[in-house]
Amino acid sequence: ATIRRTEPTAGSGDSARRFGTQRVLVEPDAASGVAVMKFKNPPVNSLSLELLTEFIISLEKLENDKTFRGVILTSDCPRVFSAGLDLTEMCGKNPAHYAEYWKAVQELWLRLYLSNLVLIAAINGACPAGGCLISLTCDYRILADNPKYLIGLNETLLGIVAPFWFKDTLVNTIGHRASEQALQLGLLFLPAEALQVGLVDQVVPEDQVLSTALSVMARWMAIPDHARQLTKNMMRKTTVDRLVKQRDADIQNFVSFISRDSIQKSLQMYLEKLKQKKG
Ligand SMILES: CCCCC/C=C\C/C=C\CC/C=C/CC(=O)SCCNC(=O)CCNC(=O)[C@H](O)C(C)(C)COP(=O)(O)OP(=O)(O)OC[C@H]1O[C@@H](n2cnc3c(N)ncnc32)[C@H](O)[C@@H]1OP(=O)(O)O
Repeated sequence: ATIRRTEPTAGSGDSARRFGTQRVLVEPDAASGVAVMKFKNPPVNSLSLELLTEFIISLEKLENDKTFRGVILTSDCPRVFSAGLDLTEMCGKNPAHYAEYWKAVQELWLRLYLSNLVLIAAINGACPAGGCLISLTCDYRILADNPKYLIGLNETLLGIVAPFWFKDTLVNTIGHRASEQALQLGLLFLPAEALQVGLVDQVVPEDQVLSTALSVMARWMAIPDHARQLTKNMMRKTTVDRLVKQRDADIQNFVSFISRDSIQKSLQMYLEKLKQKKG
């Protein structure tokens, strides 16, 4: 994928200096050590290969810059945090493409889940499937209180199966029994339900999502980095190691699963339904 980087804009303070890429806007505030990262892949921030690649690049840049200790993930697209994995990347393509795509999905999850940065998801829109997964890699989740903003791992509704590391990430957040139900039924939770099950940590009025994220961030940033990072590592490393040990096999599983005629048909029908919804 060709990545076009956006240069910092001239401005008086750090917060005026945006950088990032075409699909990932980064608003850094060096004074506080916090950057706000906004997904901008209209209309629904589907996680295309380009968006995944640009996300990884932007995250790496912030990880390598010691100025930054915390990142808030949010959406620049109205009403959608992320529609999850891009269905067009998983439909009608060849096995080499599926393998490349899945490798990028794995890479992003691995980097996010064990990131040394404090990550907070400011979920300002619908958050199904891969969008939910991204939020689950964060240390804290704040969801806007809007009944249209459903969140969850709804893969079974598409006739596909959440991979074991999606499942592990959910289990680590809401526990085994709640995950078992949520995954089998492909549950998409309303904000109040998501709060009750522990899928999100706070539900706030829509216009307060970012300000709440910033104040929560201040609390997390007050903890010494080394102690917090080692603790995060202790809590998450076993989960990450499970995938690291079988990355190639996981790619092969994905490619053979997604290439099945029956799965391709299910995905195509689901895409059609999404398109017809409008008409
Ligand atoms: C036993 C063996 C096991 C082996 C297992 C191995 C591997 C596992 C295999 C597979 C796992 C793969 C995991 C996938 C996880 C995912 O993330 S799949 C994606 C799931 N996403 C969704 O279900 C969300 C679908 N979208 C929506 O519900 C809505 O779009 C929305 C987000 C709620 C927004 O609604 P809104 O009304 O605003 O917008 P529209 O619906 O009108 O959409 C606008 C436009 O965008 C297109 N679109 C929507 N979502 C996607 C998407 N995810 N990918 C691509 N395109 C999308 C939609 O079609 C519209 O297009 P247009 O009509 O051309 O404008």
